Amino acid sequence: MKRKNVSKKVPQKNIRNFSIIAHIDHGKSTLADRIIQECGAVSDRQMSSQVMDTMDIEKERGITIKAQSVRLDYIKDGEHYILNLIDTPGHVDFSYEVSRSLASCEGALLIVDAAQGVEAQTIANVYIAIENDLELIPVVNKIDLPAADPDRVLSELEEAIGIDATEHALVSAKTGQGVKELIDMIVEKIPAPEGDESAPTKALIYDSWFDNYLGALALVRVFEGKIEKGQKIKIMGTKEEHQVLDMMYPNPIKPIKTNEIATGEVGIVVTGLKTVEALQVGDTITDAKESTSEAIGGFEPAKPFVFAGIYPIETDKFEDLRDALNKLKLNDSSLSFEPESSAALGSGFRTGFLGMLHMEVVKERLEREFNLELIATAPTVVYKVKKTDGEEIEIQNPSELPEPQKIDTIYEPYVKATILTPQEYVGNLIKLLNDRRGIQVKMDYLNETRVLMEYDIPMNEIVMDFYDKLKSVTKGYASFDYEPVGFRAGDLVKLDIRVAGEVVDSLSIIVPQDKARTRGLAFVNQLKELIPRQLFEVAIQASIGNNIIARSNVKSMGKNVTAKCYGGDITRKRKLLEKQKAGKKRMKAIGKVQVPQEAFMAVLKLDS
Ligand SMILES: Nc1nc2c(ncn2[C@@H]2O[C@H](COP(=O)(O)OP(=O)(O)OP(=O)(O)O)[C@@H](O)[C@H]2O)c(=O)[nH]1
Repeated sequence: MKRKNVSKKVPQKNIRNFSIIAHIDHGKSTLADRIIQECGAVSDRQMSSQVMDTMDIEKERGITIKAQSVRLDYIKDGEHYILNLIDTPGHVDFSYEVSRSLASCEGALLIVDAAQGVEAQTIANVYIAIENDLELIPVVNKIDLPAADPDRVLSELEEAIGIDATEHALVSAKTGQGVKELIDMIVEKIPAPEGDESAPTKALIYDSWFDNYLGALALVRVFEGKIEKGQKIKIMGTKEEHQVLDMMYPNPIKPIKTNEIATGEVGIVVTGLKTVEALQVGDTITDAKESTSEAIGGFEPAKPFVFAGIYPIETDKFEDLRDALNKLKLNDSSLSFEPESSAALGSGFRTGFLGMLHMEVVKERLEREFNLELIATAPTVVYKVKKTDGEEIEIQNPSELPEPQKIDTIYEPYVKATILTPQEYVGNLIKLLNDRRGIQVKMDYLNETRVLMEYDIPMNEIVMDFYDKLKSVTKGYASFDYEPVGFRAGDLVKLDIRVAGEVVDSLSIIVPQDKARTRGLAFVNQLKELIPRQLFEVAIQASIGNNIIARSNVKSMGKNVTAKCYGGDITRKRKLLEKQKAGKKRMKAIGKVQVPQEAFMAVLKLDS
């Protein structure tokens, strides 16, 4: 019944653009599904669980990587409304995309789990929503749970964030309780878009992706004027001009074609371009002839924060790796890569990522979708170096660091970390944060049992297994989020690792001067465990310049591994050889020494 209204135009005053913001697992996808269902955009049969998450990897990991949106029809008191539910990525790596999605809305549902209460990501997202002047509707979800305590959650919202939670919704996305009332509240409370319909086109690209049939697509929110089929548009950041081949409204089942996207609306623009690079998130679309005077603020081209070397295990797969990276780049303008060669690992690519999760996802896709076997070096942040001759350079690979005597100052990126924890773990957390060079900015009790901590901390300390450590010292109860806050000077040195006397360039790391010795020792001890015994003794050393600061040995194996089978059982012998072969798969020969993939990541597991 309700479906027949789909894609019908409504006046601007009947449009509502909103997002859902929540800490991970507080029920964002489940609630989105419920709202979609309540609006009748999908039948129960079509309602596969979580229609909003599309990519396989997302489903497996249960996270939303690419923002999706849906346009829904809703009738209230005989009036036809269009609700555009704008999905936001749920991970800090994608915080810029979150900010652009929120910039496309007038309001947001702030979901908090009724049993768990406010968490770190809730707070971080609310700050972005407030910066974008959004009308927030506090929504306490999972009220069906026996442990639900909505009053406590509402008072935490007022305490932690200082928002007025008097008007709020209590829902269960699982049972559907309260969802209809919530949709009515969206219509009543969230303002309609305001924008001059007769002004020149002004639209924000808040997501873009590549479709094999249609080419590059941009998901846009029109702020002024309209976009029409056939229109010649200009992308203000790149100044490129393109033609609009087609347009669609996003729909959970199948996009719906339209000839125009009007002021206040959200839609998909088809350009036929071969890559998404020209349609960067945050850029503004206007008319090629009659341009708007000012672009929508806040555009920042995607900027990688974390770099790692990615190398094929088989050296002849270098070109395959390049092709695969190029293919991923079609859909991911935040991915950057440049060829690099390492004495130890051969030819590969220095690859830039938005964060650790982005890196894992890219590596997994390269291996899974392109059948490549890869070695990745430990991730590193970007350093800025002021040299003694006054030149300033950026370092994306520790091995590029100039000699110590040529360095005036090294600057490293810091983040503001927000942590929410039950108070019994505060002691453990303070120790962990101090070990990681954190500087306390704030520590507030939200109530008798929970504490909000804010620290400035070098980003380098976070890419090193920080999240796992945080979870382990708080038995999984603390939540954590972060945002970059710029560069600060650090007392840092480059630590080199020598295997059998040779510096292995791809194992070099940058560490704080006063921790170089303990980290060096921990690193060589780890490597000693990871590098299998060879036919000869192998020395593993850590050094700063020519100064050896730690050393360990991998003892020689002396004899062939099959020798212990006493030549008796042939199948057993073969099995052992096969096992050995499989074990070798992920090895890289450094000189005469076989080094496994784990060694290149070992640095991530160093204590202190
Ligand atoms: N009991 C109960 N469980 C719920 C409710 N809403 C969601 N859940 C469950 O909570 C878990 C997390 O829900 P999701 O919708 O995946 O959470 P999310 O916030 O989208 O998570 P991410 O997409 O991973 O950020 C799932 O197991 C849901 O089934 C609810 O109202 N009641």
